[in-house]
Amino acid sequence: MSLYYDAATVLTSGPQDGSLRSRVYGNKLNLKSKPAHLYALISETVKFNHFVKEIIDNAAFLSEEPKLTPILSLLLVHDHCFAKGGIAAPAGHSLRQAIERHKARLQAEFTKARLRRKCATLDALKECLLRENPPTHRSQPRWIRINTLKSRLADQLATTFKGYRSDATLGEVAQSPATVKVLAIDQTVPDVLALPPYSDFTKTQAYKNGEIILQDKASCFPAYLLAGSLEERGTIRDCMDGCAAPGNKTSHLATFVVETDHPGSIYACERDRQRSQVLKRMMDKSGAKNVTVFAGQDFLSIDPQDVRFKNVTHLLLDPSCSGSGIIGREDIPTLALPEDPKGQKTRIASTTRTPKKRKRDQEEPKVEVSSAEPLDAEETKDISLDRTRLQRLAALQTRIVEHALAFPAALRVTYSTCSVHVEENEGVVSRVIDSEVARSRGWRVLRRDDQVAGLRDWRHRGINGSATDTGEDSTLTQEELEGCIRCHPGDEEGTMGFFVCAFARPSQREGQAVKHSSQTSESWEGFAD
Ligand SMILES: C[S@@+](CC[C@H](N)C(=O)[O-])C[C@H]1O[C@@H](n2cnc3c(N)ncnc32)[C@H](O)[C@@H]1O
Repeated sequence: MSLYYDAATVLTSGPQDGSLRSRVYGNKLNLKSKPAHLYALISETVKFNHFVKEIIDNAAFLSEEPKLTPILSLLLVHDHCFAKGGIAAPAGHSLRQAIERHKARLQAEFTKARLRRKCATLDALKECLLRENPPTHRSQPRWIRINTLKSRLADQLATTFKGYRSDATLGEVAQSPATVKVLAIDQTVPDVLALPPYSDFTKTQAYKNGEIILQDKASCFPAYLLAGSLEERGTIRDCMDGCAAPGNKTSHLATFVVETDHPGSIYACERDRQRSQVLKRMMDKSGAKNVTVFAGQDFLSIDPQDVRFKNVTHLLLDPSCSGSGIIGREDIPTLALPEDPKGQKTRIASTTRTPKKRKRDQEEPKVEVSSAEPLDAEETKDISLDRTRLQRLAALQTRIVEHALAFPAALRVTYSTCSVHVEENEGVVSRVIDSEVARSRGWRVLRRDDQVAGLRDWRHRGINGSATDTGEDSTLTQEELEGCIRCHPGDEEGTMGFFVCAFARPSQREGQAVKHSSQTSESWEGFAD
């Protein structure tokens, strides 16, 4: 029965094994369980950690069960008390029996603990426990984008979110337990909702059908910025997403493209073959029909002069980055463990045990999970980051954006990262703007005043190297910095750390007009192409 052993391995492996997500979804720990089940078990146990510990301590049965470590007991008792189907193991499994032998004691302690909190129902108890022990980081709302390829905001408010109060403030939503039905309609990007942290919509029909997409608000900025206002969308012909998997931004972009008079194609490149499969599935699920996926395709190997791409006017670049803006759910939780009569440590934060080989004495049973983090992570946090790696990333990011600027018909390009480092953000923009291709083709940072409403009003803009403790520098003008958009992780906006900047150049027609009017002042140098 690997699920509980695997969860214990994830929680006790050392810092060299990375973030929670990379431990669960990576292959390093030789885990056998389905990642989504594992992730759900761990995050749910973390939520009710103190309560479960209280029950185990009061039931005082660990000394009678040699197979149970404190951490295994937490995971198992959590599922025994809270999971729909109880412990996810066959009835005869030794771990399940080790808990169920003490069923009566556990039940009695559970009821006492619930009554101490004056909670009549399980839902009321959960709500109370989240209030008692709010997550240690600032609560981030659960952001949801309504996929307008398949549904409408009004329809979702009337179905999936029926009974939700929709006039809540973001602060109220962020402080609410998952059981409270409140939401906030986002004012920056259309069709985006904020729901209480830890809300789980993965079992709703709307999620399963692709009508709603779990996507951080910040991650919705690039496609919206690229598409621009309704009138500007008239200039969109074909689009290219250079670094597309899992495809959240691609499908978001598709929602704007289909609304144009003559919807063009979206070409979606993904270098990684496995992630390309996720991208394809995501395109199917979201109903993004006008997307052509180039699986296993390195964007840098695509020839901008290829006749297939002669009408590509808009490009979205969201390349791999350090992921330093990812917060909250990525952190390795520090669990309070039950008192251990067999002498184990009481906290696991500093434990660095190498996973032992263990007997897997049962087949993995079908698991009913109570919540699941989606498999479609846009990026994972790289905790082994050093300056050299940052420079390598920045060099690659710069090459990718410069490559995009060379597409003959390109008019607008966005570059985004979920990094907080100036080096990967304003630093890249600064190098791009100084590049030969940008200069020769008249590319500029899209001015704040020219940005789509909502993003124009977003108050966090680009920063100078001097504003950071790393002293990383960029040589952008004040106007260019104003054109850059930042999201700060953990602030009151409730987003992850994020950066996006759009580059624009006048269309050939506008260019000619500018050329004509500027010739009199002798300042226009014209386009190179
Ligand atoms: C941050 S993720 C993209 C997330 C995606 N935009 C979304 O919103 O779902 C970066 C992706 O770009 C891919 N990638 C990185 N460099 C690439 C390249 N040169 N060509 C194509 N894909 C690349 C990575 O494999 C990874 O899947």
